[in-house]
Amino acid sequence: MIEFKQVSKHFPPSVSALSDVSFSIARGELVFLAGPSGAGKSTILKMIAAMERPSSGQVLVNGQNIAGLKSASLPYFRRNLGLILQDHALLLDRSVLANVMLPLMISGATTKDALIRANAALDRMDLADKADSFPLALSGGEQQRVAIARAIVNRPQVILADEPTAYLDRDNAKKVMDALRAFQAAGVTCIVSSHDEEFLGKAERVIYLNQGKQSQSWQSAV
Ligand SMILES: Nc1ncnc2c1ncn2[C@@H]1O[C@H](COP(=O)(O)OP(=O)(O)OP(=O)(O)O)[C@@H](O)[C@H]1O
Repeated sequence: MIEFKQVSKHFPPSVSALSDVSFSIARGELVFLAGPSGAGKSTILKMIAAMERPSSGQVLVNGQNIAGLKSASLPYFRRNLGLILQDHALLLDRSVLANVMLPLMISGATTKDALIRANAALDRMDLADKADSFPLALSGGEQQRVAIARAIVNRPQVILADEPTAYLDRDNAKKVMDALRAFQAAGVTCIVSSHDEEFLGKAERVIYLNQGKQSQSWQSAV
C-alpha cells in the first residue's frame, strides 16, 4: 500500500512541485499519473522511491513513513522497488545480460543464480537473442525493454515507471505496456507516468496533476 497524505514539495527558491496531494494505491493496482510537463509526476515517483522527501505531509509505503528512513536502510527499502526512470542509464560498456544481472549481483546473488534470473527476465521481455549485445547496438525500444528487464529481475513488489513509452513506436510501446499489465496481473503494484492518450484511455485508474495539484482522479467502475 502506498499512501500520500497532504503531500507538498517545494524546491528552493520558489518552485511548488506538489501541493497538498493525497491518494492511496493498493497492492496490485496499475495506476497512471498524467498531466502536462512539470505537473509533478516524476516528483511523485521519486518520493515513493525515497529519492525526494516531502516538504510537508507524509508518504507511507507499506505503512512506513519514508521520511523516517535512514540513508543506511535505503538500499534495503529499494530492493522491493523496480525503477524505470526516464534516462535508462544502461552501462554502455557492459553487455545487455551484464546490465540485467547487476541488481542481483549488488544484492548478493550468486553468479549462477543471477545468470538464470537475468536470462529469464530478458526472455520475458522478448530479448533473449540480445543478451550478448551492447546497449548502443539496440534500438530505443529494445533499450527500454532492457531497462524493464533490469527493473523486474529482483522480483519487486512495486514498479515505478516514468514515461516508459516515451519516444517508442506503437509496437514497442504496446510491448512495454503489455509487460506492465502482466506484472500487475501477477500482483505487482505498478505506478506509471504517461502522456500516452491511448493507454490513459484504457486505464483502470488515472491520477491527473496540473502544476503540482491533483486536478482530477479517475477510476473505472470495474
Ligand atoms: N531537483 C529539482 N530542483 C528544482 N526544481 C525541480 C526539481 N525537480 C523537479 N523540479 C520542478 O518541479 C516541477 C515538477 O517537476 P516533475 O519533474 O515532477 O514534473 P513532470 O510532471 O514529471 O514533468 P515531465 O512530464 O516533463 O517529466 C517542475 O516545475 C520542475 O521544474
